[in-house]
Amino acid sequence: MKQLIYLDNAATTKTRPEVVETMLPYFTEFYGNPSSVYEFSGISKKAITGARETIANALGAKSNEIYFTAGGSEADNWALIATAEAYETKGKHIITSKIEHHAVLHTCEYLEKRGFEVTYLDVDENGVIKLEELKKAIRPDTILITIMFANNEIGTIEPIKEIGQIAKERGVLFHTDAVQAFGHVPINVDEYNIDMLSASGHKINGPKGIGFLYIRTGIKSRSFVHGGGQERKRRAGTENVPGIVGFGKAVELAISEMDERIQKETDLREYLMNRVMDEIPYTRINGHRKNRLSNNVNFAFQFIEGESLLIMLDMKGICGSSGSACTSGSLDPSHVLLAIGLPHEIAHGSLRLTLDQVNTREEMDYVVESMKEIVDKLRSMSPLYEDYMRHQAK
Ligand SMILES: Cc1ncc(COP(=O)(O)O)c(C=O)c1O
Ligand code: FES
Repeated sequence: MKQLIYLDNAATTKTRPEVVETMLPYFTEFYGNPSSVYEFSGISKKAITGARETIANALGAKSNEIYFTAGGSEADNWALIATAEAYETKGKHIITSKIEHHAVLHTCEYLEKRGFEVTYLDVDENGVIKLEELKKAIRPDTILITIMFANNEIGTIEPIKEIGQIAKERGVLFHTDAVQAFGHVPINVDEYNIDMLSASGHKINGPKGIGFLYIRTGIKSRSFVHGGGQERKRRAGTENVPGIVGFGKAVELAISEMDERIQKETDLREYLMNRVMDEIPYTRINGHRKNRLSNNVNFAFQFIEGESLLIMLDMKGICGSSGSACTSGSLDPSHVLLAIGLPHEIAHGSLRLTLDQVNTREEMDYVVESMKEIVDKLRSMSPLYEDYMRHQAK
């Protein structure tokens, strides 16, 4: 295969060899069903307990507050639907933001069809929700605030501590989709007053198809997947033992390396951003300039199409994204970029590059040189650019 510079770590990450190694015996040797009674299956059960503890510790939570799911989407669906059902006698109003992942937005739409009312908060030009608007939106029948920890497209980190404080003062439950943030930034559920939190293994160099929902003790929730008594009767289904073990290992690594990784990624990110902003004209940065995930870069190049840019980058072995994984391939501009106020044509010219600590400066240099060449080429073919230049020359 040609060279590969993988800069789409918000879509998914490489499973680390240490993680795979930890998982392997749970396929080949210790394959017992954790619910069985014999000693052999106890090995699987013990492995799950260990991973649960590692994850709980990473959040400052208790082990019995972590419920494994088949990923971030399931955790989001569960948090919203089960809370809505469990608290509908109190009220039928939910607050979220316009820039959530579709796992939250589409679940909100589903609940609207079932008689719930949802307020979608605006964000500012950096993608940050406005706390005053949040306060105004809370009503006596509001049962849940669900705001993502960090945005998957533009990397902006939301004021989670403040949101948690507001939710607590007003007696409303607070769920956060931390799929992009967990393992990347420090999170403590008590300090931030988080009642429920979703996370996913494959965004932190763990396996795909495994995630969890944290549910604070005392919160009413319903079983989301009905069947056997796994996950303390709240989520039926034989546990994905290798996945859980791998997730636990990925969390252990992410937590122990967090400071170092944030530093490495931030250095690379700033280097890449600065070079691009200095060397490619008519470009802007989407998302908060500083208060963003250490590995997220999102550019808008005027006069060009993000999709064409992606295809040409791919020909040079560079993997990026023009929105979130599932919307690229669609012609609609991203709802996140529209929500931060970008006009359609500029939203279409956006490119997301999400790094990993293993990337290097040399790779960033290659990416910048490739981007310069491609953006030049695409602009030279763009009627919009031609028009603009003609006007400038007048
Ligand atoms: C913010 C956010 N929420 C939820 C998800 C869904 O997670 P999963 O792919 O594990 O279902 C993603 C992944 O794209 C995400 O970025
Ligand atoms: S589900 Fe990911 S963008 Fe639609």
